[in-house]
Amino acid sequence: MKPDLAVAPLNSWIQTNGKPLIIAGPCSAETEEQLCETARQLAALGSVHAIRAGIWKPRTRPGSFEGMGEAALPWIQRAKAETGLPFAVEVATPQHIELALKYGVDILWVGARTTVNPFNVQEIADALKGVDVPVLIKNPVNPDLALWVGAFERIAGAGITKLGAIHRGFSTGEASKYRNIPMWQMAIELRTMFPQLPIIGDPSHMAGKRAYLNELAQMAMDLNYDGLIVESHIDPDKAWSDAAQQLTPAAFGEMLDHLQIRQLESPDREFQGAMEQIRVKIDSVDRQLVEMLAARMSLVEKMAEYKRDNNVSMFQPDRWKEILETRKQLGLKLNLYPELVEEIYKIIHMESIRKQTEVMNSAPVV
Ligand SMILES: O=C(O)C(=O)C[C@]1(C(=O)O)C=C[C@@H](O)C=C1
Repeated sequence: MKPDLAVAPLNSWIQTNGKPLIIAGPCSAETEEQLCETARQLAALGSVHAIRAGIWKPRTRPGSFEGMGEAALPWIQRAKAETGLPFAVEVATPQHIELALKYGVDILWVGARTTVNPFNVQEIADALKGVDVPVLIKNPVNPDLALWVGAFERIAGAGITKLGAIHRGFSTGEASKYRNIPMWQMAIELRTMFPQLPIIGDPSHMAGKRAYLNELAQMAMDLNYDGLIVESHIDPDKAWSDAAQQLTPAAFGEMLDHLQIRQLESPDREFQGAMEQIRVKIDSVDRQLVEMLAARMSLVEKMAEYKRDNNVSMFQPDRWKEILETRKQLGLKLNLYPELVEEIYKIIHMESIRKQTEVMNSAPVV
């Protein structure tokens, strides 16, 4: 099935004057004062387009603060009236949707722990039938692109076109300085699949710590994301949830001021000419790369025929070790990142074994 989504452009539902969409606000709405004051300070920055606040919080273990629920919805109405900014809230059940819409929440988002469950996403989609509201879908907790795409297809199937993706990083079990590993490649694949789908970076949930917010937000901008969603709290250290990753509205404003926003293209003719020349050279080098790969594979195929006829196994640990070491050393001398060479060779080696298995399990040509 060829994936396709009917997506309304971002500027059909929120005005950002060509700038990245900025959504900011507390992880959780805790008290009326905390929410309204945070919203006021964020609105005063002049660069925030919408406020976020969690009121239903899916927590890993019971006993943690699970959000203020419906009680916080009138606070949102007040904060909206005071700031004139639209509000975004996470919804995980049909009741959440009903309540959020009843109190005038403008943007809904589906959380990472909901996106993982197709039954749950379908229930949300069914509750959204006939409703015209923007829906942002966070990536699933685990790095499964199909699950993320499936959630878009389900919500789009309900007739929602004001769609956007929130990239909040992935929980893989791998050690990392980040709370959730970005795996930027996943968002690049999503963008390649659905070029029209806005992607919003969530550096807060990737980082887990204030100190990493800048670098992650900058990376999202460098990859042409359409916006950012960032957790901000008037008194972050006293926040009832996600204290380590929230920052004050003032610190957030400073972070935004320092972000480099790059454009996808430049109208400068000289620049365009220089790019074109280098791209022609890259095309030629890439052609050679692919031809080299094909040449290597045909040598491997020849070798596999000898191995088959002499009953020798495809995996040769000592030779593999030597290949990996010598190629890494060569890469290092040529200024290549050693892990790049290692990763590429791991893929080549696996493909070599796959090819040899194919040949060795085929009958010899007589
Ligand atoms: O040298 C071999 O025996 C091979 O099978 C080739 C090759 C390779 O692709 O370079 C593949 C598998 C082995 O583990 C080591 C090396």
